[in-house]
Amino acid sequence: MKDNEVALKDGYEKEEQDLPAFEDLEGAARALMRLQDVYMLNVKGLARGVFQRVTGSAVTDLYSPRRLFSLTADDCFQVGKVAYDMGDYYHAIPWLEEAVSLFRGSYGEWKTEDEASLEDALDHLAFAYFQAGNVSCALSLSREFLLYSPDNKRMARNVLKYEKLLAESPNQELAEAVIQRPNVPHLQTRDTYEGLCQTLGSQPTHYQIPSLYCSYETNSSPFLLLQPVRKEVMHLEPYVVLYHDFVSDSEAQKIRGLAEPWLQRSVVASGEKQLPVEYRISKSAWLKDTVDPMLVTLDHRIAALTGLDVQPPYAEYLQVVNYGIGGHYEPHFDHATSPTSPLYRMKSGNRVATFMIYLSSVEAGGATAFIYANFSVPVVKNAALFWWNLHRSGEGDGDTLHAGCPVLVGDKWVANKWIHEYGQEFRRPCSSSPED
Ligand SMILES: O=C(O)CCC(=O)C(=O)O
Ligand SMILES: [Fe+2]
Repeated sequence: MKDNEVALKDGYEKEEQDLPAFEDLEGAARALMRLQDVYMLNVKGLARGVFQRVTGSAVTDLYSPRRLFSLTADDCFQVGKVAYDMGDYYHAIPWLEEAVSLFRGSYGEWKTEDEASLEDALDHLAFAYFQAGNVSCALSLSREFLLYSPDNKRMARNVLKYEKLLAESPNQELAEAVIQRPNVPHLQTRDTYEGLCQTLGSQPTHYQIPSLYCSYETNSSPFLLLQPVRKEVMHLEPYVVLYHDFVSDSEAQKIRGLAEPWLQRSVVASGEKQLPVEYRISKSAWLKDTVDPMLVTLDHRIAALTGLDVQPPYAEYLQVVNYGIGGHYEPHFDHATSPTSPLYRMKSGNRVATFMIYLSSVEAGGATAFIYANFSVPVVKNAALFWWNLHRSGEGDGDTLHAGCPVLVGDKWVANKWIHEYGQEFRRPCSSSPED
């Protein structure tokens, strides 16, 4: 190779590490399909940057952007292709339909960044329809393909095959393909979860249930006497409260800044290991108190408000989490449900409580949903959400199943302080009653 070629190759290889790889394309495609499913979005709208929930004939605007950002035909093709390659024709069909429709509209124009063409989109869509049992759609798309590439023998054979199939069983002509959403067994919890993500605020209001009230909380702590925290009781069993303005804008910004250089793909406990999984998509970092004195102040504030000991090893370091568009955390428990969980490595028992601070607002989506308790909390910037994960007996409270809904628009940041059982013996006395 000539010197300049070697230099070009070396330069490219250096740059390549920072360029999106296939994993990034696949992740982005999955994120769009997740948003489509959880928020019941119509693909045509989504591709135009419009976020509309479609149920039957009713259309609801979930978010109205000030500027529209549209996906190109090639973008839609790439999303559809990710689904197609997984054998997921449920998602492949609407995305490839959109790709075909956009490619048809701009036929003859050639964009240098396009990898695919109308022919590619027709080819994939025809096969996806065939796989889904809709032979007549497969046939008409294949015929359209042949108009552009009349010499394609494979497609000519497909056309003959589809014609034969339709002649043998003409009922196919009317067959409406009803394909099930893949990879998700139909679960009541999923319906509830998605419903809670879509219709924030559908829970009873404080006016309807008097035991859900707002107050100024000092918890009899001298720290809070002069500056009580506004507390909003969200739910009683499990007990979930929201503390408004728990941090200031500048504190939230500072915590995000401290964590940013250390962010990595989030993992979850799986047996004795920690693994990245599809059901938790975010980046996170652990911040020790020694990183900045402000974190010590924050611990004091959490201790004053909850009355709990949050010094290590009675609580974990602060976990800062960042969700991008489509980022989420599907229904889970914060406490360990298996005795081999890595959580027990701290030798301070299970996670008795969660103290989660919202370090940002989010433009749409991203609520925290409590599935069995059937309510969701919107992202309230600077507020902190607190709940007990364990009963006083030490048993896990199965009603705390909760989730972080996918972010539809914007960037969501939270910080978790997980407080453990040990060290709290005189602060939250135990009880043998399973209800407490
Ligand atoms: O992001 C949320 O709203 C919930 C996060 C959560 O449950 C967790 O990090 O364990
Ligand atoms: Fe959680």
